[in-house]
Amino acid sequence: MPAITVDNLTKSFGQTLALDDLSFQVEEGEVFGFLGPNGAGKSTTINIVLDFARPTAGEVTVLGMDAQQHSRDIRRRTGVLPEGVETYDRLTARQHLEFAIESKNATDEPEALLERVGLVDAIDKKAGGYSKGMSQRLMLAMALVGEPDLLILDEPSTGLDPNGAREMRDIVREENERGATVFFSSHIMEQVEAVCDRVGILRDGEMVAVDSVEGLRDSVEGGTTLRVTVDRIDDDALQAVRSLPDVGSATVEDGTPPTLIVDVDGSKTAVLSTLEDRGIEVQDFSTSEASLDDVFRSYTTETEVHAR
Ligand SMILES: Nc1ncnc2c1ncn2[C@@H]1O[C@H](COP(=O)(O)OP(=O)(O)OP(=O)(O)O)[C@@H](O)[C@H]1O
Repeated sequence: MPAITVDNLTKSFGQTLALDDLSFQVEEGEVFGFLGPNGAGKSTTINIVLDFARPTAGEVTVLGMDAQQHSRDIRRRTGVLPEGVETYDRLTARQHLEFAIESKNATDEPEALLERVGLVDAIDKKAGGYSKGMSQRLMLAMALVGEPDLLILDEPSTGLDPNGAREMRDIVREENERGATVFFSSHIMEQVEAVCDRVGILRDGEMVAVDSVEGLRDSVEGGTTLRVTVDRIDDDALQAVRSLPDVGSATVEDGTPPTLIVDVDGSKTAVLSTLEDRGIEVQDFSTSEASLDDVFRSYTTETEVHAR
């Protein structure tokens, strides 16, 4: 049984079509990264999954239950880190957690939860004085209350420094090992790489790709960029390289000596031998994988990606 099934989901806000016939599934036990640029519709999807917003059309099933009819049961088994900080200035971290523990009928200890998120030192301080990162840690601790079956984290790294972001990823991993399904949104590709089994990329309310990080990388033209420094280059050689079956694009970076930049998906030796066959001397070459940013950009912008 999938943990989340989104079926033909459409959501309009007046003239704005936030979600356009969106369908996808999050499998039980996986860490699913929900990726998309600002305004793609990530929060809208999460709000409908949690029944904080109603769909214009379509259906959502969470933990086997209809999201609208069983939202209370779903929320009881789900830990949520909402977008934006929602702490109460006058309450301490302990009080926040006591409230969350009580409302979930859970038996967690506030100290243990705050230890996990690195906030135990501030347990009796009022949240009004917290930094953004501290508030985010507190919200994460609240999401962990009651060993939820499903964790929904909306932009969980917001406000966290690199250490905090790493700790957050560790917690995602620990929770997943305990058996929780994790669904988290981000507009930063590299944050999903380390922890996600699969990634869905949302653009303008539509899912444009769902795959493993590896699969996404492979699917992008220019999976590997080959940079070849040559003594000279001419049109004939450039066209010959471009017409190789494994070559997506080839451009020349002017300089002395010039460098050929080739998006190649397969044999690199064919590129080198094509040049040498035409009397061009290969002085140096290097390869680089498409970065995840390249992958993300290629799915979320019109322009074609040319990896460095
Ligand atoms: N309550 C609302 N009223 C009107 N328009 C809305 C509302 N909520 C969202 N939208 C619009 O729906 C679209 C999707 O927004 P959403 O917040 O879901 O995107 P997002 O992917 O979460 O973006 P971000 O990364 O900025 O949080 C945007 O065009 C947004 O302006």
